[in-house]
Amino acid sequence: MSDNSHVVITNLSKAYKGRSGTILSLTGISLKVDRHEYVSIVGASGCGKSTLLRIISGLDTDFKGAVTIAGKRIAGAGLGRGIVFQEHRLLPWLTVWENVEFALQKGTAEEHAELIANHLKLVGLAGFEKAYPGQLSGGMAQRVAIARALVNRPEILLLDEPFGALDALTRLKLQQQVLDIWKKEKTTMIMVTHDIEEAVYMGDRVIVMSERPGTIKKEFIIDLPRPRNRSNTEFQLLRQAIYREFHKDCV
Ligand SMILES: Nc1ncnc2c1ncn2[C@@H]1O[C@H](COP(=O)(O)OP(=O)(O)OP(=O)(O)O)[C@@H](O)[C@H]1O
Repeated sequence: MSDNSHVVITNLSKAYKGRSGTILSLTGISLKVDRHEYVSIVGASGCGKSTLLRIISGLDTDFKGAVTIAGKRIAGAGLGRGIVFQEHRLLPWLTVWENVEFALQKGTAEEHAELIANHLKLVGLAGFEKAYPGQLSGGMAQRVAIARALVNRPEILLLDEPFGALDALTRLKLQQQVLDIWKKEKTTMIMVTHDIEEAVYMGDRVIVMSERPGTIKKEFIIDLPRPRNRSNTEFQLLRQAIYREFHKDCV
C-alpha cells in the first residue's frame, strides 16, 4: 500500500437478493485511491457504479471483500465521507440554510452558523440562505447539495452523477466550481459519470467498468495540466480511447 492511499478496495463483490434470485452486481473490484486524488468512474448503465459508491460511503455494508479508509475497515456511514446524488434531495419545506444545517452532526450553534455560512459562500450561494429549494434553479439546488455534503468537512466526497440533471452550461460551470473546491479543500473525490468528456476533464484517473457484474476493465491516467482544454488533441485522444474501451463490450 502506498503511503498516500486513502481508500483501498480489495476483491470486493456485491450481490443483491431479490424475489427472482440473486443478482451479482460487482465482482473482483480492487482499487486504491490516493489522498486528494480525483477519480472518475464510467461504465454502462446497471454495471454497479452507484452500488460501489454506496459501499464506499458506508450506506451498504452487506458485501464481500474489504474496503478501508485511511487503513480502517468501514463499518457504516461516517462524517468523513460526504455524498452528492444526481437529484439534489433537498427537503422542500426547509430553507437553503436549514437544509445545510440539517446535515450538521456536531458542534455548537456558533460553530454551525460559521460552517453553514462558509460552505454556502464556498458554493457561491451567500445571499440565498432564506430561499426555499422550489425558488432555486437546478444548478443552485445542486450547489446547496454540495454545500450540505461538505459541511461536516469530509475527507472524501462521493459524487454520483452530480451534474447529470443539469443543462449544458450550468454543468460546465459547476464542474469548474467542484474542481475549485477540490483544490481548496484537498478532498479525495470519487465521481461516477456517464459523460466521458466530464470524466477526463475532472479526473486524475478514469476507471472504466465492465457491464454487470461490474469489474474494473481498464484505468486511464489523465496526466494533463489543469485547467484542461477540452479541444486539446491529447484530451481528445484520451476521450476517444476511453470511449472505445467503454463501447467494446456493447458492440
Ligand atoms: N436495492 C437493490 N435491489 C436489487 N437489485 C439492485 C438494487 N440496487 C441495484 N440493484 C441492481 O444492481 C445492479 C447495479 O445497480 P447500480 O444502480 O449500482 O448500477 P449503476 O451502474 O449505478 O447504474 P446507472 O448508471 O443506470 O445508474 C443493477 O442491475 C440493479 O438492478
